Amino acid sequence: MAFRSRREKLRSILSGGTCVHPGSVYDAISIRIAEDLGFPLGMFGGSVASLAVLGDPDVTLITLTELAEQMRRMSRASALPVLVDADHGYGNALNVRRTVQELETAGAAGLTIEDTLLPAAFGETKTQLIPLEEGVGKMKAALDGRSDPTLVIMGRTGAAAITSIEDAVRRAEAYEATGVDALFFTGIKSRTELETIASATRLPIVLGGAPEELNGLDYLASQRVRIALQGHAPIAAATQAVYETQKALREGMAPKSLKGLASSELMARVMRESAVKARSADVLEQNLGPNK
Ligand SMILES: O=C([O-])CC(=O)C(=O)O
Ligand SMILES: [Mg+2]
Repeated sequence: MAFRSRREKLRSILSGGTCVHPGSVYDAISIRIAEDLGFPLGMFGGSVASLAVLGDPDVTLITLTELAEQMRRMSRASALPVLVDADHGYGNALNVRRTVQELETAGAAGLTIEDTLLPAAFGETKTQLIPLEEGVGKMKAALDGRSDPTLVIMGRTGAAAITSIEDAVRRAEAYEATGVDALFFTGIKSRTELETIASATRLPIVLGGAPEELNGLDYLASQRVRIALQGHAPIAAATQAVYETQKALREGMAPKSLKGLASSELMARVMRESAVKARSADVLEQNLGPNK
């Protein structure tokens, strides 16, 4: 299967003894940069998917088709394994199954399914969770939707910050029992909370945004955290760079005087220019035949 080795790399991170930071990726360029810099893994957050594809905030307006297509573009551009934030699986448990199928064929190495009630319900100002039983059903549907057994499926909960740490533990135990490959937590605020969760479970742990107190890869690794997210600064950096450049041009600066542009070497690397040109010479110039 074409994407197996990517999935096996993600699996080896999960089964290893260390904790890594993934690169935040959202398009063909950002994934190639993350790959070139040596990140072992890319994280494709729902927030950056919404921003890159729609220019939207993270309010679940993006469709599964749009998410999967963006993943497919990244899979084509790079072999870096990518963990996709598949939100709530784009509907009920049946939709979760479909989501897994689409992201699998789009080349994701792994994906998370969370138990947040999405999109936000009418009249609710605070984030709500679906019942634990429905969450369990979604995890089972996700596992059932996978046809490549190496695709990594993670059960995700934000309960620690929405209900309580006890609820997060209860949900984690229930998701673990479904056979998911790892547990993904957001909203963990302290070492005590992480340790409570780590001692109640046995699967590898992935941490979404974490406070200062939870810094330190060695400490995280000692609590079975194998992947720790660092937010999505690259897309904010890219936005600032585009803003500064367009502003300078709009204010009359000559293109030659612009600061902070990628060098031609970096652009060529990001485009994989030498490989594309070599291929182009192979298949186009030879076709011109003896009269060229
Ligand atoms: O998974 C992540 O990267 C954090 C998250 O939920 C998002 O960015 O949408
Ligand atoms: Mg998200």
